[in-house]
Amino acid sequence: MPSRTNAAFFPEKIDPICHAKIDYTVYYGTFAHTPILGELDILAFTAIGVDQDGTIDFIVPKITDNSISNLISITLENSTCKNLIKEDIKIINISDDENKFFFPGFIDTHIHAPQFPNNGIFGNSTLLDWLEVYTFPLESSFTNLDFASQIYTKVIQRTLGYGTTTASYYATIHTDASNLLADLSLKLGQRSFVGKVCMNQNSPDHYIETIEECKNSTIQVIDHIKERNPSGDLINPVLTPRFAASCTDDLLKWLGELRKKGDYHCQTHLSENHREIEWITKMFPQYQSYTDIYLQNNLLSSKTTLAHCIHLSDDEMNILKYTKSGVSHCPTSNSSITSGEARIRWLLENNISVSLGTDCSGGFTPSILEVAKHALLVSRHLVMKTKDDNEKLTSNDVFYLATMGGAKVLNIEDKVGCFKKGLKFDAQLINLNAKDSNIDIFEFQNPMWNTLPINDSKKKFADLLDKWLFNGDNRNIEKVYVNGRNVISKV
Ligand SMILES: O=c1[nH]c(=O)c2nc[nH]c2[nH]1
Ligand SMILES: [Zn+2]
Repeated sequence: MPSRTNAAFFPEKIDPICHAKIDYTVYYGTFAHTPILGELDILAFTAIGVDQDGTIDFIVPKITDNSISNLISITLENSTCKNLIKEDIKIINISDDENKFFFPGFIDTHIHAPQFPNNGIFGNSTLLDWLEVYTFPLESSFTNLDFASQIYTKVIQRTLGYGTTTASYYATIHTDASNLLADLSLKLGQRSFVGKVCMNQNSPDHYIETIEECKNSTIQVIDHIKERNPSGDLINPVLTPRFAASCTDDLLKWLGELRKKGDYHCQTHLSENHREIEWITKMFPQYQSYTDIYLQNNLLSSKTTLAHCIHLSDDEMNILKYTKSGVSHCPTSNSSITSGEARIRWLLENNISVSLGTDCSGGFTPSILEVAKHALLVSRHLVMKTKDDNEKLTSNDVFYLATMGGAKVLNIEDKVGCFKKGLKFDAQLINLNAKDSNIDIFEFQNPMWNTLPINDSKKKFADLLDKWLFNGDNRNIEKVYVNGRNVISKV
């Protein structure tokens, strides 16, 4: 198949869904979110006003009169939009169905977009042979933009369909395909960080770049993303040294200087597999530890995401703590390619921000809901080894990691992660009783909002959220919103 030229893929004018004009919209019904680790907050009988920029303008709970006229009066009383008139207000009322609720969009802080076709294909491999056998051959084919377009479109549509409103993507070493991933994300309306991968050593001949090529291509992708979305309200660049082993010391140093100069986001892998750690520490003997390589090269900051962090020493954990670097926990991947169990409670108790990553295709699922379930299960495997019950993650812990934790790790908690005035409305409308849903809810399990005391209803609803975590999937997602725009609609 001939490879298309850039021009065919990068039309001058992209018309992103997320910049489309929207009405001032009031959503009324039940909202659930976890603004604080381990704490589920249920907002029942609540109206959330979202302005024409997609920003949450007000939140008013406990409204029992849900007539349109009352919701409009409440909106006019509470809105901060000066010239709002009742004719401009759109109401979306989901309260007639007690199995429907809004939840913040999921945040996937670590996903390799080009590896998507390999989801589920990993055999018995572990990290280093997995890279050679499965990963590098596939990633190297992203010189072909038709191929890239097909796969990247699918990745974005699929992850949005699973409720991922923000994704931090690894692309490949290729400039054009990385630019294309950013363009498609903008076009299809997913908030994203797009990283052109840097690798100038320990890589196969067919998939390696020189330091000069890497520098040029890194700058070109950053410039492209900034040009496409100057405000950064949807897509942003992220510096992406693949992992220490794939970058020479001088490349790491250059990337660190660039990061400091431009205050850029950065993402890489850290401490995933014992053989990897041994190899890398031997390769870089001048550093104290694997983590120290990134520290000394200025790659760590509150805008850095480190995937895995499974086998860290206390000293390495302290480096993350003091640099405020965040962790992307990838339990599905860590189980699949047998990397180990990350000590998430230990990281959290040391005030390190932790989030979730699908790490496709080390991980096989594009669903953060499924990864959240795996995070909970892996924490129990850890308990079986350590006998320390404190390591257990609860469902409310993993809901937090899937949303607010992701926002903190990506340093966008002033934009998304929960429902709060001033944040963007990035949300999923969940229907536990959707057609073909895998969740069975019996009559006695309904929250009965209109008949039971509110706290009893909330308890029942919290149980339903657990059922959603363990038995739900994309069939339960009716709509997905990013920046207040409806980007996925299944009904
Ligand atoms: O999970 C991982 N996926 C990768 O693609 C990779 N490359 C280096 N280290 C890695 N770990
Ligand atoms: Zn990874």
